[in-house]
This record gives sequence, C-alpha cells and structure tokens, in this order.
Amino acid sequence: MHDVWSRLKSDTQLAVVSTVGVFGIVSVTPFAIYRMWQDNWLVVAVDIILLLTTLIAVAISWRYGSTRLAGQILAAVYGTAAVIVSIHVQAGGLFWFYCLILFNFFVIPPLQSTIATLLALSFLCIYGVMHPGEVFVDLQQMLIFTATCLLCSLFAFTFAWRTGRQRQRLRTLANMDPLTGVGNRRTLTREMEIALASHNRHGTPFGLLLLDLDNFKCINDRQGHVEGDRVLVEFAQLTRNASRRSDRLFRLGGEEFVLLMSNIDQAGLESAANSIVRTISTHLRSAGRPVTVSIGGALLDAGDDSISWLNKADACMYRAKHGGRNRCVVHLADEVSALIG
Ligand SMILES: Nc1nc2c(ncn2[C@@H]2O[C@H](COP(=O)(O)OP(=O)(O)OP(=O)(O)O)[C@@H](O)[C@H]2O)c(=O)[nH]1
Repeated sequence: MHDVWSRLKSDTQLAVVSTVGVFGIVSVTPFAIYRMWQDNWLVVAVDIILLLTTLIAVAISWRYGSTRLAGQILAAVYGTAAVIVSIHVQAGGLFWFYCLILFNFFVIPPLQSTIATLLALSFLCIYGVMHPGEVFVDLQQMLIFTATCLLCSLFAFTFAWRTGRQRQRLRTLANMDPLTGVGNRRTLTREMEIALASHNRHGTPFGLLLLDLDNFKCINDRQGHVEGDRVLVEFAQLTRNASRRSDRLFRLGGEEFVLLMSNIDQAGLESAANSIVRTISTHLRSAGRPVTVSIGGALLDAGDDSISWLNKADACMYRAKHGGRNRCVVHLADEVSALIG
C-alpha cells in the first residue's frame, strides 16, 4: 500500500490516469445499469467496452508505466463512445461531449486533446447534417452546440497549456542550480542511484570527479560575491566544454561540483580530470590572476553505494588540496595515484 501511495505521489500522470479511471468507472456503471433497464443494449455494450477499456488502460499504466499510451487509449475509446451515445441517445447524449472535452485534456497532451475533440465533433456534425433531426433538432442547435464545444475546448487548452508550462518550470527549478544552470544536489543523488542500479544490473562502468575551486573564499573577500558568482558560472561552462557530451555536471554546493561519467575506465577518468585542471588554470581568471581547481576522482566499484563512492572521491580531493592544489588525485582499488595537473 505504501508502494502504491509513493508511486502516485511521484508520478503525476499515473495519478491522473488512475483518478479519471476511477471517476470513469464510478460515473459509467450507473448509466450502464440504467440502459439495461431501458433495454438499450447498444449503449449497454458501449458502456461495458468503456469500463473494460478503462480497467485495461489503468492496468497498462501501473504495470508498464506507459501513462501516455493509456491516456491515448482512453481518449480514443471515450471519444468514440461519446459519438455513438450522442447518436443513439439523441439530445441527452450530447451533454457527454462536455465531459469528453475536459476528460481529454486530463489524459493526453493539450494539442492531441484538441485534435481528438475536433475529430469527434466533426464526425458528429457530419453525421448530424447527413441525418437531419436524428442528432440535432435543427441546424441552429447544431451550430450552438459546436460553438459551445469549441469555446470549452479553447478554455481547456489554454488552462492545460499554462499548467503544463508551470509544471515544467517547477521541475526545472527543483532540479537545477539557479546560478550555474547545472544539475543540483538533488538531481545528482537521483543520477547516482540510477548509475548504481545500471552498474549492478548491466555492469556499466561509472566514474565521478569531485571538483573544488581553490581559495575561492579569497576571490569573494577581495573581489566581492558578484565576481565570485561570475567565476562559478564560468567555471561550470569551461568544465562542461572540457568534458564529453554524455558527462553530467552537478553543483554539490558552494564551490564544489561533481562530474558524473558513464562508460569510463581508470585511464579515462585520470585523463578527463587532468584536462579539466589544465583548462581551468589556463582559461579561468579573476582580477587578472588564474583561478585553479583541485579534483578527486573515483570509479564506481562493486559493493559501493552512493555515499562510499562520493567519499572515495572526497578523500582524493583533500589529498589534492594538501598536495598543493591545482591538481587531481584519482582513487585506485588498492592505492591512490597522484597526478600533477
Ligand atoms: N560568490 C559565491 N560564493 C559562495 C557561494 N557559495 C559558497 N560561497 C563561498 O565559497 C567560499 C568557500 O570557502 P572555503 O570553503 O574556505 O574554500 P576555499 O576558499 O575555496 O578554500 P579551499 O577549498 O581550501 O581551496 C565561502 O566564502 C562561501 O561563502 C555562491 O553561491 N556564490
């Protein structure tokens, strides 16, 4: 039960599909029973298909995590059902269209949702024009119905689009360091857990570098925090430029950064660290003086967890500081190798 709750809390789309699934079942079931009582077996069949599809879509999203596919199945089936019910229940059935418009915006992205609604609406209007008096009382009713559906769709689109953008912005704020634009500590923790899982399952080699700017306090004290911030931003840019596209840079806090690398061996880690030490001492300047970095590196070994992995790199970084700064030290299985940058 705890697992179900934590998945619902961490996966918004899963929570949405599950909620609309429960609402769908709760709202369709009484109508299916009512139509049975009325002997309207076509609509009963549609309702039963709706209930089964809802259960299948919710099961797909829980079992395989395919919430997008589940949403598309739900939108397609509920759209088709709304058209069939509108034709066979006449005027009363048309009201379901308004639920469909909102429903689509919950389960699929805004553009897909608008297209799905327009398709269902167009089909209904074409059928209505070809069979006068069957779906709409007259042309005026059809036009009013179409206009109100389009308006609802427009409002829902605007709301869903804005909400999506806000959610995206919040996600960025939660995962990114606002000063340097690299991943923050929280993202690093998640990425390290993913690396550990991939290493344990597939044996993928990983390494990390812990980078700490040298005497950064002096820059702040002499040149002020604005200059300190500029140095941090430029340091992040230079480090990213000096590393591979697949390497990921994170700010651990203050003037400490972590570079996470996949598919790397001891020699690769040493060479990457040396290259960054050289790039920074050559290109990073503050008040005309070179700024340098000390780096500790460690490969992910069998039996490591994220804390022991980071601790190995941290111990090496302190060795680099005590060895005179502007250098890197990379952890070996049985020894520590010092490399002058
Ligand atoms: N400008 C700026 N300074 C920061 C930020 N975060 C932390 N600092 C400063 O970074 C400095 C870190 O100082 P220390 O931990 O003594 O490290 P250091 O001076 O680089 O010394 P070593 O690491 O031993 O070479 C402190 O003065 C913090 O105030 C930030 O976001 N912007």
